[in-house]
Amino acid sequence: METDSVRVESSLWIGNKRYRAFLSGWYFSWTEIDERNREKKTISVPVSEVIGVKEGRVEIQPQKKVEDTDLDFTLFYVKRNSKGKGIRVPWSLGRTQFCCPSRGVRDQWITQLRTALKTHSPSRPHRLLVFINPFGGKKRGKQIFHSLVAPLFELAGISSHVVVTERANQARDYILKKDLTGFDGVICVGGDGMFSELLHGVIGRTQQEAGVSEHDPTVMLQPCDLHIGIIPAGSTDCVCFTTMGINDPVTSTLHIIIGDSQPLDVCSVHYQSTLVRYFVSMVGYGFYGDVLAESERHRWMGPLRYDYSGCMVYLCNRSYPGQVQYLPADSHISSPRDNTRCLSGCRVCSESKERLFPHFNSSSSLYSANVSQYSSELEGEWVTIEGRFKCISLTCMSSSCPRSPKGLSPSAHLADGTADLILVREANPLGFLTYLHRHTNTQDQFDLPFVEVYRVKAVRFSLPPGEGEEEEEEEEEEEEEYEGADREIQASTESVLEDPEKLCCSNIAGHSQQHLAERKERGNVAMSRVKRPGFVCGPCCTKPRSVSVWNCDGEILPHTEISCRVHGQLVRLFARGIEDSTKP
Ligand SMILES: CCCCCCCCCCCCC/C=C/[C@@H](O)[C@H](COP(=O)(O)O)NC(=O)CCCCC
Ligand SMILES: Nc1ncnc2c1ncn2[C@@H]1O[C@H](COP(=O)(O)OP(=O)(O)O)[C@@H](O)[C@H]1O
Ligand SMILES: [Ca+2]
Repeated sequence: METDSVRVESSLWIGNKRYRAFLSGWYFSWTEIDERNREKKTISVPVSEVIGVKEGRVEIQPQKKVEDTDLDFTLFYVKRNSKGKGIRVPWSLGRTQFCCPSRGVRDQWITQLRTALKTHSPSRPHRLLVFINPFGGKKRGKQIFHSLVAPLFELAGISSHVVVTERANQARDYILKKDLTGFDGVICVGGDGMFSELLHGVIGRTQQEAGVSEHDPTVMLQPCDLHIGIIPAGSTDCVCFTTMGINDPVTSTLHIIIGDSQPLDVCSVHYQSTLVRYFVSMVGYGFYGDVLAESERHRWMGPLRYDYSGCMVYLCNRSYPGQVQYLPADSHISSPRDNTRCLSGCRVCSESKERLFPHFNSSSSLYSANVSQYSSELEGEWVTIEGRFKCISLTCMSSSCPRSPKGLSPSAHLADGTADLILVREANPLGFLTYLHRHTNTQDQFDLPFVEVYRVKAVRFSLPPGEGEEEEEEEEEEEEEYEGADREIQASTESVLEDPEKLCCSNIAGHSQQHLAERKERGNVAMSRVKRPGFVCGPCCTKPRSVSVWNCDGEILPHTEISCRVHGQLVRLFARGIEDSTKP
């Protein structure tokens, strides 16, 4: 075996074929040598994509040694499958068993490969906190984790502390309150709702520790160091699909193991001077709000509830009046109609860092919070648009999912500090169907006369006078008036909780057991709002409605007149964006 500081080389055998193996710089390669000493095919694996090196001939599931000698070692690495459809192919675990000419050579290979792994892959996680939602999607979260994810973590030497959630918001509260010392990241096994819990936990905790107020929409939030990983086991799994290009638990696990790091824009939603929620994917009013409200009544259908509710809401053919104001982003940098796609290593996103963090001190890796407490990103002139809309959506990223592989805004960027505002004005049902259908094919959904799209940094929404939430301001005065109604609703809530079959729009429409329980927990004021005129309920209801609800990454917001602001690159995921498999 030859070794110097930059190169390790020796002959190795795979089965009965001889190979020349090299470890040089960032790559480990092996080239087949035929009987006449001619070089044949070479396989090359980046050291950063090596998952583990084990003594002997090791199988992965169950991880056991098969008959071997002390001349063998097994290399596990990321393997790109060629059978995938579309732009992204899934990753799987590659495994090659090598036989060495002597035990000494075998030990040297193992040592050199493990050292290279430490040197070239310093940001790998060692200890992870994992939250499993046992009820997400098709309720396969626990099985997915134990059969597909845990064996790979074990192989890579990652230890994990697993929490199977027993209630909504348990994961968020855990991250906000418990000691997280020693954890290199938090992982959710579930859908977009579960991801959102981790997002709120991680952002909230980071701001608490930095002493930053989350409620002030003008403040520069502290970027979060704790990485989030997503193992898809939900219904839409939009965040996973948009940041990976595929919903595949093994692919996600391998990205986590190798410590990939993808910055992500986050939008904060405020009502007056209070933070309501954060989102990364979509806040949608009108169609998307109505679909979510309707779908909550059909949770028992699993992921199919969205298809069913989508049809029902489409048939209702509603549109809503409102005023939208937005702060445009710099149109010289990018545009939602420039036909680009944000792929792994995206130039627009990487060039945005300097603009987003002008006070970032790269030598100390610190953000000087004192200097940049208020964001210069909110400078500029607001634009106002009024009208009736079928739907209004704001998305920080393309928001693609298996239902819509290009997403809500195909050219949106993951980490450029902007979001795309999509306004779909009142249209005839066929026109709106065309718009929706174009999400599922290659046609341009923005090339329709009733659709507008803007790249923005902030958005405000208000209702026409008379429909507004001025009623909400009077709420406290009216509270007494509603108390009677609240008692009535509370009684019906309790009966619904006992028997979900009773959940119908004439009771409290559009609210799952979980939402009902949460509302109950929050108190009567919020409950009374449910019965107000204008609240969206199921399509079986015949009352005309002029106010919809906001769907915020799969949660119904408790307010209508909201303002939103993009916080560029606020969190980091164990991901690398969508790999373009059409490139070699
Ligand atoms: C005629 C064909 C119509 C197809 C319409 C396709 C439009 C798809 C756009 C999808 C955007 C998805 C944005 C993400 C939303 C999720 O956060 C949210 C919650 O997901 P989960 O926690 O996994 O349940 N999902 C939705 O709100 C579903 C929207 C479905 C709209 C039809
Ligand atoms: N043990 C639990 N019981 C009830 N709800 C839960 C539990 N764990 C998480 N949740 C909540 O369930 C909601 C949906 O979960 P998610 O994993 O996104 O699945 P789906 O994609 O099917 O909606 C999330 O908003 C989350 O807060
Ligand atoms: Ca963005």
